[in-house]
Amino acid sequence: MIPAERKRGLLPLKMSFLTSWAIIPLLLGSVGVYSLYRLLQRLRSRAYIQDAVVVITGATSGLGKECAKVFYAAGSQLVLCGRNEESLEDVVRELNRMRKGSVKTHKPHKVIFDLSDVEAVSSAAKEIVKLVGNVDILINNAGISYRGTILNTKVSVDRMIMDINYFGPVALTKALLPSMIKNGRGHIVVISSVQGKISIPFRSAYAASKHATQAFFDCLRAEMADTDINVTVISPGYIQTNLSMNAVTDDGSKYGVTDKNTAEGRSPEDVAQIVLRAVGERKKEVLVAGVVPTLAVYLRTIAPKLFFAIMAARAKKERKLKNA
Ligand SMILES: NC(=O)C1=CN([C@@H]2O[C@H](COP(=O)(O)OP(=O)(O)OC[C@H]3O[C@@H](n4cnc5c(N)ncnc54)[C@H](OP(=O)(O)O)[C@@H]3O)[C@@H](O)[C@H]2O)C=CC1
Ligand SMILES: CCCCCCCCCCCCCCCC(=O)OCC(=O)COP(=O)(O)O
Repeated sequence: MIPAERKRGLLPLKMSFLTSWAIIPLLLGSVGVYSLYRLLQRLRSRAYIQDAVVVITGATSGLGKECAKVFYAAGSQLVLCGRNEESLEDVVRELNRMRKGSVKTHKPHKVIFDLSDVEAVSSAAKEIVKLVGNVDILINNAGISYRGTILNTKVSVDRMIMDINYFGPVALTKALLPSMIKNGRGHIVVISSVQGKISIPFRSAYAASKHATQAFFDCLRAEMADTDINVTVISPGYIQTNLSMNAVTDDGSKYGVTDKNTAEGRSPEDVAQIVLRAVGERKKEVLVAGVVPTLAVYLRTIAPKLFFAIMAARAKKERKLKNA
């Protein structure tokens, strides 16, 4: 005879045994469905990028050069943009030396212009359309950084940073957008920064240009919502490039130092792969940052007073270090 209490306990015991076994095919099924979903997503991404006409600004170094490599290897038809023909030719030579995989690659084009010259941007856009017809993907990558105090920085320096980082990409986007709309599809990508979301001391001009970039391209995404034009904003943290070396200071002279944060940043190869994936998956925005900068971005919205206090302490500490 089984006592009544045991009888009562037996049913849930039996059920939990059964459900634990039933969960295995359920789990396997979910893993299978997810793997199939990922495979389809990868195939769709590959088809989107292969043979696509991709324009990359700032292709001579750093992230732009690495983007050129990953899109080239993925079979895109590249238009490499830069200020210096010889540096662009070096990149083309590097692409030619790359080991060819199974994907058919295309001979890249070069277009030389300075992004801070609006007239030059407009003629460059015409040259691009003449060379390749429709542009499928525009990667606004070129940019310059800055170090200085607001008090000592000449307005001409603020303007120069805005011209290169903001008005340049805006002008190029506006020049290529009509042909994308006419063609019925297109993709505008912009490399912003964590500093497009939070401002840190002694980066006023740079952070302002990246905040403006974020705002402009968010508006563009909304305005293009009823078309087949995608907009992707990538906001990276520190990357190991020449950005700090090439940064300008408050009087417009070159900073010329590779900062510790830059040297310890992510590799540009890794970030270029993230850009490729984000474009393939038509992501709207991607924050490419570690835990602390990511927390800082959220803190700015959730607890602004605390964020401002941390930034004030940071400014004080940096000023002290400089004066020591
Ligand atoms: N490195 C980092 O820590 C981070 C970088 N970013 C962003 O990534 C992007 C790429 O920078 P990164 O690769 O790091 O830095 P680099 O200095 O290595 O590359 C900058 C590129 O921009 C080009 N460029 C600069 N000024 C102009 C101009 N007036 N007209 C045309 N092209 C110009 C440079 O060309 P040239 O060779 O002629 O100088 C170069 O190709 C920038 O937008 C930057 O803000 C964002 C977050 C972090
Ligand atoms: C509760 C815990 C909260 C922790 C938040 C603490 C906030 C700490 C501040 C973090 C600041 C991160 C700044 C990141 C800046 C950055 O990654 O910029 C990328 C660039 O564009 C680099 O350009 P630069 O010229 O500045 O080298």
